[in-house]
Amino acid sequence: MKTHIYSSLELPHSIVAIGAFDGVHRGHQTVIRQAVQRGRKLKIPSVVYTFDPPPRVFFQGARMLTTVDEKLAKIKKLGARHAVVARFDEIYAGRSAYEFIDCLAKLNPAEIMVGGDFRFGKDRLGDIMLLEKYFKVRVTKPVCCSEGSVISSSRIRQLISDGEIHLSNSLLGWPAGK
Ligand SMILES: Cc1cc2nc3c(=O)[nH]c(=O)nc-3n(C[C@H](O)[C@H](O)[C@H](O)COP(=O)(O)O)c2cc1C
Ligand SMILES: Nc1ncnc2c1ncn2[C@@H]1O[C@H](COP(=O)(O)OP(=O)(O)OP(=O)(O)O)[C@@H](O)[C@H]1O
Repeated sequence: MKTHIYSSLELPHSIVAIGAFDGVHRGHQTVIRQAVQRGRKLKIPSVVYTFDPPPRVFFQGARMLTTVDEKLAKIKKLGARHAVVARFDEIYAGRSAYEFIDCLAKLNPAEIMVGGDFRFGKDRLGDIMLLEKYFKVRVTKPVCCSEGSVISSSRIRQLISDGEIHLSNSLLGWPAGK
């Protein structure tokens, strides 16, 4: 099924997964798949809400693992109905947590899927406890690699700069070139 891409979106109901999702690694895939599966079960459109560039790239100059087009192609493969790509710039980053909640409310989310460390809004002041005051939030358990440490885009960036390509690809969890 086609994934529709927007810079902003309003829906009568939705299941939303939120995150930078740089690399769309195995942890991200779990968060997004849960949204897609819940959406299919409840017959509600799934929405992946993401940012371009990833905030960590914008603020810290981190190496970007996937271009926005590569990220969207992966999100499409995971079966999301819609993707919202917010352009992450100085003005956007200055929006408060409450402004972001207003923006999410336009999607009328029945459920929101995030990982446990999700933060949002200016100076990262919004957290899951705040989000839960407004929406039903499902927190995905941390997805770990076989040695037991949590998979993250930062860890994959470090592995790539250390030349550990085999391990970084295994944490990304996509066949090479896909
Ligand atoms: C409206 C908005 C404003 C943000 N402002 C900041 C900020 O001032 N500083 C910062 O480090 N991150 C900021 N972020 C990025 C978040 O910390 C976080 O990276 C983003 O919500 C994606 O979550 P994730 O990193 O768990 O994928 C902002 C995010 C949003 C949605
Ligand atoms: N290993 C993981 N297991 C479960 N959820 C995860 C995992 N990694 C990230 N998430 C969740 O996926 C969403 C996107 O996360 P984000 O893009 O910040 O990933 P990250 O790998 O932690 O990135 P970075 O290392 O750059 O901070 C967030 O809701 C986050 O909490």
